[in-house]
Amino acid sequence: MATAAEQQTQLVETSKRLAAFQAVKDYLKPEYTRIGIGSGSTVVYVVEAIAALGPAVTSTMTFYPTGAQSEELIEAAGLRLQYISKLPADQQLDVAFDGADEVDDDLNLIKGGGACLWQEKIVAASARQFVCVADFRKLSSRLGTAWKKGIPIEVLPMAAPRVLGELRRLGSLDPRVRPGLPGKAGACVTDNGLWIVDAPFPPLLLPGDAEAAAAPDSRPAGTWTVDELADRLIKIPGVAEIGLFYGKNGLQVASGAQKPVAAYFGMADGTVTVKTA
Ligand SMILES: O=C[C@H](O)[C@H](O)[C@H](O)COP(=O)(O)O
Repeated sequence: MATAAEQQTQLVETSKRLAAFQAVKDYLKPEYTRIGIGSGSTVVYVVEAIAALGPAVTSTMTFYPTGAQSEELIEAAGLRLQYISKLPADQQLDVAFDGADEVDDDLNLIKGGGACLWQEKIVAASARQFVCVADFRKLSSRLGTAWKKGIPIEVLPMAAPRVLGELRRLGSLDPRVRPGLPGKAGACVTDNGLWIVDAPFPPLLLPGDAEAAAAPDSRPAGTWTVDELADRLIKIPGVAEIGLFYGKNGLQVASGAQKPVAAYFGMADGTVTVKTA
């Protein structure tokens, strides 16, 4: 007899798989040749769904990873691997699939809960269409509502103390350098050899929110719209990239938009909810 915790885990995994298979069905066209594959536990099901299409569909496709985990996933599934560094500057991926830690009403994302965000952002911004795949726990109206661990920020280790100070000044509540795996001394090290700082903020406003009409300085400390905060964080010296995927529209164009054109959520009742830009 499964415990309640085991049943919840099973429900979440089933939901991720449902979302992944639906997203692949809707967005992976047989004529596509370049596909981005993101990181995390949900993307495992994306690769499963793609591999299930068989070589008749996938043999003409090349898959671009966002880090060591997705590189292994692509290879283990027998799919053709190529690096984003080999993508000519004047070309784009046809589509990129990736997970998220939280998705708001405007399809802004928090990513990096598994310490992957920089390469993910590059791959997402290299795609004509970026599709987010998640489970019901990630569906939220405002970022920072369900995901309380903070915004993941990839930093140069020598700059970490200064970055933490800047984050406190911006109103982050107890930002911290993420520790490594239990039993491993030291900080969590990313695929890029950098550290992750997790910076909790109050839920991030969207432009239409009443509080957003007031000037940032006149709001309670740490109360920002997604765009305002992202623009501040990325300018802190020592910050390499931030786990906010945001922007003013959902269209993936050569300008490097980061928001998905669609987000798929596997729901607890066995359905899939789709939010589009
Ligand atoms: O750092 C990890 C990535 O941003 C993941 O895509 C994100 O954390 C979601 O991961 P999961 O699908 O495991 O919840």
